Amino acid sequence: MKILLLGGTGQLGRESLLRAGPGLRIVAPTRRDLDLAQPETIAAYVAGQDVDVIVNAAAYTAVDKAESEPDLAFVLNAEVPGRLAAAAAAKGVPLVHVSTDYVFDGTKGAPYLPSDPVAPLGVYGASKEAGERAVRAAGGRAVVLRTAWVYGPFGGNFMKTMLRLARERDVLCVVDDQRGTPTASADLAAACLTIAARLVRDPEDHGGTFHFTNAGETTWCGFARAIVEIAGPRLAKTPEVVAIATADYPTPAERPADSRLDCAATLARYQMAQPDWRAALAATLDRLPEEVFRS
Ligand SMILES: NC(=O)C1=CN([C@@H]2O[C@H](COP(=O)(O)OP(=O)(O)OC[C@H]3O[C@@H](n4cnc5c(N)ncnc54)[C@H](OP(=O)(O)O)[C@@H]3O)[C@@H](O)[C@H]2O)C=CC1
Ligand SMILES: Cc1cn([C@H]2C[C@H](O)[C@@H](COP(=O)(O)OP(=O)(O)O[C@H]3O[C@@H](C)C(=O)[C@@H](O)[C@H]3O)O2)c(=O)[nH]c1=O
Ligand SMILES: [Mg+2]
Repeated sequence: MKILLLGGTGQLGRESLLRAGPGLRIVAPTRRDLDLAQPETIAAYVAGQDVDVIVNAAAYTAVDKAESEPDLAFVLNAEVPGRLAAAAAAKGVPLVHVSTDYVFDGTKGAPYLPSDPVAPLGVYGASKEAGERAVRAAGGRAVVLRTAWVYGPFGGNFMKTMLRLARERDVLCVVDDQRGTPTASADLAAACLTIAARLVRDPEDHGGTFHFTNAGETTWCGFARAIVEIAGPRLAKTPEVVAIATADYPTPAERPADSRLDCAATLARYQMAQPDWRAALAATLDRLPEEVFRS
């Protein structure tokens, strides 16, 4: 299988590239090869690639910054996926496009099904939601895979922020009223590649909208506590993690209070592994170099 991967330098992209090998060739243009902020160049670039499937792991992911940079967020998260999906459809190759729990407003009070109504609270979520619609409108075979709270060894993420703050501070104050499920980039990469392989193998698979996170649920505070607890002996010092309310941690972008995703349909159809989020966190912490814990 040969994949065209957009966003190969990001968290998901770098994990995906680790899985390349004899049976899995991955072409991953960088920003210098293909600047997605110039989306009019996408069609010709994609047309020139001999690949079986496209995976879009590129995005504008700075949730707060998006509030003051909506134009760029919408180019990368809405226009780019639309153009990629059109280019994929023109070639007759399927697309795996990654989206987010932030398309929901978090008021359902139960895990969201893929068919539940979307209602993004901020610019990032709105731009990703527009991207989902653009992918569907292109009419090709595409899976829109929503995930949440992605972290891993590569790039910036909440786990790494907590490990840095643990080195710098004695007390970490973290919101305990936003519920969801952390997702290890390794498990997400495996899920994306499983779906890509299935779309390539089975032309009758017409895709659709699916959810994938690790199993279980917590809050950002619960996630922070687990990071500190599992990293435990490796940390130079153990900070106290104090639960706070969202009202006490003002941010430019509003986030959903409960964005748990129901992944049952995805697991039934694509049969990927869904490790528990704590086990996935422990496995991820084991991969980190010593300097992340002490400095
Ligand atoms: N991070 C998270 O918590 C979550 C992420 N998602 C979604 O998962 C997907 C993967 O996210 P993640 O791996 O965390 O993203 P990252 O922010 O780690 O990576 C984003 C990627 O997009 C690329 N990119 C951004 N702008 C451009 C540009 N102008 N031209 C070319 N490439 C560009 C980046 O390249 P460069 O390195 O050059 O900047 C990078 O490779 C995204 O669709 C995201 O919305 C969904 C839920 C949670
Ligand atoms: C750093 C920090 C954050 N927080 C809060 C802020 C926020 O409500 C919550 C999460 O913080 P972050 O800003 O790191 O996470 P955020 O950027 O909102 O993460 C999101 O990223 C995008 C790309 C997604 O698609 C989402 O699934 C989700 O992963 O924790 C604290 O309470 N204390 C802290 O010290
Ligand atoms: Mg962030």
